[in-house]
Amino acid sequence: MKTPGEIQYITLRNKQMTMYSPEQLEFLNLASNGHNIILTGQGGTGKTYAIRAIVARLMDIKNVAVTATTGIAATQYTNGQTIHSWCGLGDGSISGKELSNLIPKEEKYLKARMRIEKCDVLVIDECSMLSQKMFDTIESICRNVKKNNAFFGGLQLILAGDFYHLPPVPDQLNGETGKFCFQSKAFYSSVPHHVDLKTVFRQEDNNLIQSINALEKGELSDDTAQFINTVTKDIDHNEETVFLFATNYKAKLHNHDQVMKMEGDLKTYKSRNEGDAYYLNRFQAPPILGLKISCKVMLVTNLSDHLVNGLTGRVKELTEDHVKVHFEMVDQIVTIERKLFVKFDPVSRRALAKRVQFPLILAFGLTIHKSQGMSLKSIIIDCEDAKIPGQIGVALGRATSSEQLQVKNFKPSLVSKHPQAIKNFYDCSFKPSCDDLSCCKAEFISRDLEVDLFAPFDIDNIELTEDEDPDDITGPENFVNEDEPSSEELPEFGPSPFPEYINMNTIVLDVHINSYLKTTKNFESCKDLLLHYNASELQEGQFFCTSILFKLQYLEIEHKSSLVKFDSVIKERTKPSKKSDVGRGNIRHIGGYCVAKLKYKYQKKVQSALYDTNKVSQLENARKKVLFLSHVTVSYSDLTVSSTSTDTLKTTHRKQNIRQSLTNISDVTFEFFEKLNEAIRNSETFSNLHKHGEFLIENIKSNIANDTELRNIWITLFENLENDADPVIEQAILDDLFNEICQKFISVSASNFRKDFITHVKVVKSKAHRKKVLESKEKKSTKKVLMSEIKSDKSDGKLASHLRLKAGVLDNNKYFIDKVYTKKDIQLLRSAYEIPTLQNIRKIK
Ligand SMILES: Nc1ncnc2c1ncn2[C@@H]1O[C@H](COP(=O)(O)OP(=O)(O)OP(=O)(O)O)[C@@H](O)[C@H]1O
Repeated sequence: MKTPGEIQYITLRNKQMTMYSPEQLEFLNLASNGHNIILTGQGGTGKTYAIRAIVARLMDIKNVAVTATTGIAATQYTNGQTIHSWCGLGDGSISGKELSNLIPKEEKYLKARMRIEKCDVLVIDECSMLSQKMFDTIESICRNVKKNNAFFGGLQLILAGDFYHLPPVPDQLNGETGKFCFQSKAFYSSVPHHVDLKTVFRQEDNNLIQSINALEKGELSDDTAQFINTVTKDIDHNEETVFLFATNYKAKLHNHDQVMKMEGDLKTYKSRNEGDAYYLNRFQAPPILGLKISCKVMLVTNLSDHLVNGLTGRVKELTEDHVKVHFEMVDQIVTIERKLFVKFDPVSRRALAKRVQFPLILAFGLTIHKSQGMSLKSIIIDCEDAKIPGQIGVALGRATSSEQLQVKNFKPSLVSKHPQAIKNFYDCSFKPSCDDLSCCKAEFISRDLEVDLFAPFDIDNIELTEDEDPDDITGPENFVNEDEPSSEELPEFGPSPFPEYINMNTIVLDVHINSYLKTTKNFESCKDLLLHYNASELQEGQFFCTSILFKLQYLEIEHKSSLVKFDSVIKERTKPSKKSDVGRGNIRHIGGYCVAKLKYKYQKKVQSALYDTNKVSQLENARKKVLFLSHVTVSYSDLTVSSTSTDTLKTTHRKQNIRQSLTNISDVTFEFFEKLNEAIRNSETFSNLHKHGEFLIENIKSNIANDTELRNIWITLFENLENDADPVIEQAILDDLFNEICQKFISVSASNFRKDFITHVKVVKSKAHRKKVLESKEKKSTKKVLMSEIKSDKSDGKLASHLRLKAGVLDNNKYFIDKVYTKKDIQLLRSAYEIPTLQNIRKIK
């Protein structure tokens, strides 16, 4: 196996060489001379080791704060804490911009203020997860507290991490775009020096080291693929073995199965919840926690500087009010009580969701995100769904040797490249160091740098974004009708089902959604809508939830469209004669969207049924459905190689976010959706609408449900799926999924059909109206001037005022056709306006 040129793989421990690698020494020299510096290097190159060394060296002469972006990374240092708590960033209820003004002044931030004031050196480890916004926030807080106009208020900044590791998490609510810290305008002025460590210490096996390096960078050589092959066989797992997964969903399932297998009584703890389900789903603390004595658990919040998020331990005692856990790393038995978790909206400063639960999760299996920074003696890595660039490399980098390492479900297509920005960072030339430290003392000048500082997100919530709701990504647009883009999925066509099943009084919520909802205009329109549905009056100060408001508005549109009578003038909906790639791409995208949406729904069902003894069969059923739906999805990179209609992938690719393949389906599944679309399209006609009226969509749904040919095509998609389901149960599951997927697809299609129809009706109506207006205008203009009036008009300006009439007379025919003037009248007018007759013209010629 070749060794890449830029890395010197020296196994120092074996050869008993010097204590530090040359790059570690370079770093130590620069840092001890007071320079601001960023230390990078692949996992195991000794970044943490070097940081510990510099902290030990500087501590006697300076005040050093050691922080990290995650709790578990912070535990690697004596007195380490998260950067989040070090600078008082709190619970996210206040935006970063405000905090940078509040922390220097307000009493409640006294501790954070004192920490910053006395700090000379700030160390931030795992800086790949430090976002640009977070970096700017901390910079401005330090500058404001220290009342020093140098970047970071003049303190020495030491960053450590590897940008080929996991990136910052985007968080829409906090305006967090997920950009890296080096993308901040203040970065290169604040951190002018860079040292990249090349010597790997954690592992001694060169093949493993090279594979980690390549996979972290998103590269896959033959050697790496060969190495992965050698670690696919089963290892003997023991108590120490940790299972790593790419998604929360898989980690949770594994943990559930493991604890259920353990001996002893299961104790379940239900959480108390309040607020928006979307945010409740995003809490780390689970809705139901199932524990047994001796099971492995992990803390999901910081309880103190030592008891931090990510710390693992074993359960020692379970009572109604507390759980006792032995945390091996700090060798402490801790009594843990329930804790309140809150998700704030930093703009309105209101709590969006609250959960009371023990701050623990099971830890037989972890997500790769949670494992970042760990050294593990025995690991089994499940690569399924590991689509984030570098993710498999990070997982592999946890292994200390290849003996106790097993890699499952690895596919070359999972190895993907990092964004170009990272390469640019590593290619960038940093400043040379100056003895007088002038290189590190840049002054903060431009106010432009202080852009939009939002509240930071809790980086320990990082995994949440992996199990995304397909609605978080771009939803279905421009479906079926290739000419008319549409953006929203409307409720089912037909009469409003709304008043029957929802008590209107319950939907008038005292919720601030956005400022528009508070306007008088909106208030009045809501009132009208309520009156339309005979619901109670809206009280002053109450506001509609956006979704309800929009639903009512859609229903209103439907109501209006249902009043439009079908008319022979309305032509049939146009059908594209030959399907374009864009049109087919749309069908593929919507098909994939429906699959992803359903998969997400059942993943949530699985998670809510875990540890609930009353929901055992529901859990099994939902698990199977997720498995079946996963079978028809394929990653984008796989499809680009294997698909026979690659042009149809473009639409999905364009509409997805960076986490590709969430909504990509196999070619055979796409064929099924094309057939389904064809069947729907044949029935979704304006004449059928005339025939079935509001029951059209219901009619289509029942026709499709009875379409055995289509159902059989769906079932054949799963022929080669290995699963342990009983054939009868399997048939029932596939039937259920067929019905649900078709219903979803029809709903999306119907919304476009409705829009087509409404647009068409509008066009027809406006054309008819326009015609009428034109006709009446013409009649008015021609009949306005009577012959008798012209004759009696003796004024001088007669010709000027009759210009239009003169023009009309010149265009002779029109006046005969409309019979406004007789032949005699025209002759008279011609002579009055001195227009020669045709005969005269010929004579003159
Ligand atoms: N100069 C050194 N001499 C001996 N051992 C070292 C040296 N540097 C690092 N190590 C050892 O190598 C292992 C990995 O080091 P460390 O955890 O600091 O790497 P890292 O770059 O921080 O890894 P990660 O990115 O995965 O967090 C540790 O066991 C550490 O003690």
